[in-house]
Amino acid sequence: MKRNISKLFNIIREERPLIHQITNQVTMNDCANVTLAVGAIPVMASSPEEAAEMAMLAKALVINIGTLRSETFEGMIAAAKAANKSGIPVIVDPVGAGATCYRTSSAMEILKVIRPAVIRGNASEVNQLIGGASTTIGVDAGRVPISNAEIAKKAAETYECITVVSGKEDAVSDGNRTYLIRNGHSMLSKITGTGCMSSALIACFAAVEKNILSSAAAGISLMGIAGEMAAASLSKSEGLGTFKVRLMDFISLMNDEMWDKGAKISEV
Ligand SMILES: Nc1ncnc2c1ncn2[C@@H]1O[C@H](COP(=O)(O)OP(=O)(O)OP(=O)(O)O)[C@@H](O)[C@H]1O
Ligand SMILES: Cc1ncsc1CCO
Ligand SMILES: [Mg+2]
Repeated sequence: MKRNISKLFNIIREERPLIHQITNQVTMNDCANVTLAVGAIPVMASSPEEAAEMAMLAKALVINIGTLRSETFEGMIAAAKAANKSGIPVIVDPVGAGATCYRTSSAMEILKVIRPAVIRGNASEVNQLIGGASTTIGVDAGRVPISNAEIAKKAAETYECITVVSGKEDAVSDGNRTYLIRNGHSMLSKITGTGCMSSALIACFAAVEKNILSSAAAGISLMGIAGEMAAASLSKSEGLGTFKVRLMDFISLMNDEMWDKGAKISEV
């Protein structure tokens, strides 16, 4: 797994894949910048008039329901159907699933009518998708009685796709194999959108690597390792603002060697 991933940093920067993202208004700019930082090219296009056409130009598609509206939902379905037809991987981020009926039912509807390559969410969002209780607090993870690894495995089986459950420890599963990634820093949960950005990073790797289990592990571990490095770089007078800038710095500076040294991945 590790050898498979470290080579991908150069490949993204050589191939510069286009990543189509239909995402939320809170973190859209950060998702675009993180895509550029890892070496890919972002485009945000949510209108039903152009979403399918744009998806077919891209090498991966992100669908993120963070600030969903009905028109955007239409664009998402059109884009994802086009992507499915053309073999373009679709990464679904079910932001806030479990908080409101609209979010839960929209996420379920998306997963019913399209085939995702990856689902990436926090524990209570993904737990909701496999029939667990509604414990999501707005867009933040609420308490869940089972481990991230169990949630990821069950969701991967249910939806027949790779699933990433993020949190203190991230779990990545294809239903058969489940990996735990013990990277990250608590500051990552104190700035908004590190989950959304992780989903964008996963799309960048999925655009160049057909082994989606590796792509998903690559994207989520990159966020964790960059978060650790950003936190370690802070002086006493620097806080969350500087952390966010440094996070972007370390994502853009990350290479195969740094990743190899930092990644803490083990099979469950
Ligand atoms: N307590 C923690 N310790 C270490 N890393 C963490 C912790 N909580 C979250 N992370 C990391 O933060 C990143 C985002 O995960 P999180 O589960 O918070 O996503 P999310 O809830 O979808 O975020 P958002 O909705 O704000 O985008 C991941 O890289 C994860 O590993
Ligand atoms: C805070 C927030 N609200 C809707 S989307 C979003 C960004 C993190 O998911
Ligand atoms: Mg989220």
